[in-house]
Amino acid sequence: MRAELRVGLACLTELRMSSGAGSGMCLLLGATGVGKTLLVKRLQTILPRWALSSRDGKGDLGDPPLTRPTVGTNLTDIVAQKKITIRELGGCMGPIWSSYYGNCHSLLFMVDASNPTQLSASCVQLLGLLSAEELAEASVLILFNKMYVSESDLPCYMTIEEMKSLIRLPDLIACAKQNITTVEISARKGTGLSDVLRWLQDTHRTNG
Ligand SMILES: Nc1nc2c(ncn2[C@@H]2O[C@H](COP(=O)(O)OP(=O)(O)OP(=O)(O)O)[C@@H](O)[C@H]2O)c(=O)[nH]1
Ligand SMILES: [Mg+2]
Repeated sequence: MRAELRVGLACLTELRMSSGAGSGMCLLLGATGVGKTLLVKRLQTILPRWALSSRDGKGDLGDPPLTRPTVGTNLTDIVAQKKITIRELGGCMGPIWSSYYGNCHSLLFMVDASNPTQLSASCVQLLGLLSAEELAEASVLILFNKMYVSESDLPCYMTIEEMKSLIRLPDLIACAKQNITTVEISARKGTGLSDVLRWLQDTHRTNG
């Protein structure tokens, strides 16, 4: 095995071990390009003012920073009363998402609300997650991202109600073992991000 590859694998293993126990672990999953990396960057930006002021985190966020497709995993610590470690797994890692289910207290599952053609694939992914034994105890927040909130975000071709009904979300919520909440956000514009932080804080208050 090449030396660089060995070092890379060793670092990965160390990261996986050090980030599990003792911290609230939150998995952030969703298809490629739905906006997971941008969400994490935005949460980091609004966190200081959200924590200091009225917990609304509003304000102009400016142009979104550039993101690249995540090939692998990104770990980010968010301190909202407790330390919460958000682990984003790239959409292209879908076939091995399940190796990261252990130690997970909460799950953020993101859907691109502006891309109806991806909806059925996202629904299949969500069903797989909800039926995974290791995630049975996790609280789940489904994020409908890229919601059309102003001229500057993308138009959504379906209403949120149509999307929820297409993936039979009410039935999923009724049958799932997990506690499931939904939120509409725009990582680009910043709408709904304070709701995400509030959910993370409440969900990790008692565990992790
Ligand atoms: N209009 C709009 N674009 C967004 C929004 N959120 C993310 N994007 C854009 O969508 C593209 C993909 O975003 P990423 O955050 O890299 O997507 P990802 O889910 O991390 O993708 P993978 O890492 O490949 O799984 C980028 O160009 C983002 O700027 C949003 O709320 N509105
Ligand atoms: Mg990413």
